[in-house]
Amino acid sequence: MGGAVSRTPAPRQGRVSRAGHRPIYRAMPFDARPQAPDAAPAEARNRRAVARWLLAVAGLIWVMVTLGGATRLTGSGLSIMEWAPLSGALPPMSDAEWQRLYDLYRTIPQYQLVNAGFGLEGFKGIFWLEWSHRFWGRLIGFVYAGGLAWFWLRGRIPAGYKPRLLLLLALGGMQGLVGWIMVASGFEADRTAVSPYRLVIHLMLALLLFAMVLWTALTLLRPGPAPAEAKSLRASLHAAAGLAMLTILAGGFVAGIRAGLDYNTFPLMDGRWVPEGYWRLTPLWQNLTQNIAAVQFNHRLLATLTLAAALFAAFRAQPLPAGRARHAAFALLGAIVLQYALGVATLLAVVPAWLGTLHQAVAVLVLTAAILALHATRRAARPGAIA
Ligand code: HEM
Repeated sequence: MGGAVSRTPAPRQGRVSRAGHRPIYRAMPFDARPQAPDAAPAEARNRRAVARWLLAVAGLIWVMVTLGGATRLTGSGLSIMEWAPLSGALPPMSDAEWQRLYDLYRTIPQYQLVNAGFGLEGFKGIFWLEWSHRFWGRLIGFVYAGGLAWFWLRGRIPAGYKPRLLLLLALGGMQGLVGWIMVASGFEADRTAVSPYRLVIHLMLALLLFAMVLWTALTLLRPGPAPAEAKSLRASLHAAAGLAMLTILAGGFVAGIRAGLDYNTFPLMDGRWVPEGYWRLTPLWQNLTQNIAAVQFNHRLLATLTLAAALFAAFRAQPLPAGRARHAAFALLGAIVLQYALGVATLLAVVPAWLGTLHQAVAVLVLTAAILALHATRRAARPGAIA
């Protein structure tokens, strides 16, 4: 019966005739054709649409992290001394408003110790980056909350995802607040920069949000566990991804205490493999966060271990058939090699703003590759967990 036209109701999915592979509805009268012959089931369409929206949000977070790096590296972060989530969306509209904000800025130690006398024009120069950073944060909030409401009201959020999407909304709001608490620490007496601990918390929360948004999008697009052949790469990719995340954390402290302005040689630090004074501070744990020599050494060491682990994972992936896990192993190695080279260049050039900003942006690329690797080798979801 090749090519015969069925008289039963039109099929929902475009069935194909055996002769010539043409969909059988071509031969039907127009009215009898299915409305959307190639439409995937609604659930799959919803998963894809929500995933695309989340990927767009992840892209916006990436830009936000990059803007944050540029704001910090140009010393712009303390220029807006007010926390006004709604009214602050508009920049100053009059000379009087500019003067008011400048006068406020002139009361803090950073102005007196670093920027004294740089004038209203100098102030405007540092104002715009901080304003753009905050504006972008509002944009992310708008796109996320607006998208969530849109999908929710249309009943298009896939089953089980509502609590997670609400959690991401709460974390995003918290990130705005943490950002302000961080900025406020820079106004304290004798301070010309923000607290390194608060800076690291702000950076890590941004990256956690990014990772969760990306992971959720990937899970929507590819539910279910990784194929069996990915299993042999799981341990080595997990090690490389875990080390990459530790290196990122350590990098936050390098940035926080400006440890990149010292020991600008590589691979040796002041002519030694392990710098003198590694354990200078007591209690000893303080060396991990406050001792320039130790903080920079730890970042280099972790970066090198990450590179070695990524090389090992790629080596193990090489003989495997092409697949997501294999691609992820090579992508992770590529991102880490690039970031390692950028880190060395940033250090040797004594942290120019553009290179430091690039190093911060590419850290998000490393994280993206790490998340892809973890997702490509994930186990079956626990019973009751969403897939
Ligand atoms: C896996 C490789 C690496 C990762 C994932 C990584 C990640 C990071 C991150 C997240 C930061 C904080 C954000 C920022 O850039 O300000 C940072 C800062 C920094 N990293 Fe790395 N890094 C890596 C390798 C290296 C290497 C090999 C060096 C040099 C030997 C290096 C030198 C620096 C310096 C100097 C800073 C401070 C930059 C600043 O003050 O803005 N990094 N890194």
